[in-house]
Amino acid sequence: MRARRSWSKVTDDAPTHAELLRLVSVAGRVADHSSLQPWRLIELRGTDRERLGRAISKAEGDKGSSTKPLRAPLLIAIVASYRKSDKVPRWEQEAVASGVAHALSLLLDEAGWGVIWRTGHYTRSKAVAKAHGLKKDEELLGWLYVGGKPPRSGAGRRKAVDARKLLTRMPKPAKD
Ligand SMILES: Cc1cc2nc3c(=O)[nH]c(=O)nc-3n(C[C@H](O)[C@H](O)[C@H](O)COP(=O)(O)O)c2cc1C
Repeated sequence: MRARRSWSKVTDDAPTHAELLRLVSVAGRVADHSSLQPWRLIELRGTDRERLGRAISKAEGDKGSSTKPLRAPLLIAIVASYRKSDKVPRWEQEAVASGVAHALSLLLDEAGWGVIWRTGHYTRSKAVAKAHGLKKDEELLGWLYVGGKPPRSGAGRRKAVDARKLLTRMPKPAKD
């Protein structure tokens, strides 16, 4: 976990569908209030990425096809699939979907793949939702861009985590 980093440039190698299935079955073990499984993933490879490129361009009011999705051989769209629940509000369900994505990116990194979670203004646009076949009560959380880790790539600059600043106690109660 300490060694994990985002890989904005990756090679054309990608995990197989079978390898992904194994990792997704592990990532899906995150804590999940009421076990609603309020998420699903969509695997984009090859020309799927061009279809996404066209949807991104449409969302941005441009003609043609954005080349952004071509930056990795495999994109994994993260979908929050909200379930009906009196007990578990949408924000909790979104937290579960986000947890799955973080867990999967860690598992992929550990398995030797380069990963970066990417989003954009177009992430929740109609054109992009349509391209992914999203249903009512589904929202995208972005994509994990996955590929091979390029050789001789530097360690990357990372901001240290100041745990003393980030882990604190409640404020003292006000005296009345
Ligand atoms: C929800 C989410 C959305 C992100 N969207 C983008 C993005 O659109 N473009 C990008 O370059 N990085 C994106 N990132 C990756 C962050 O930029 C990256 O994690 C951050 O720079 C820290 O770098 P590190 O992961 O190497 O520690 C996103 C990360 C998350 C969790």
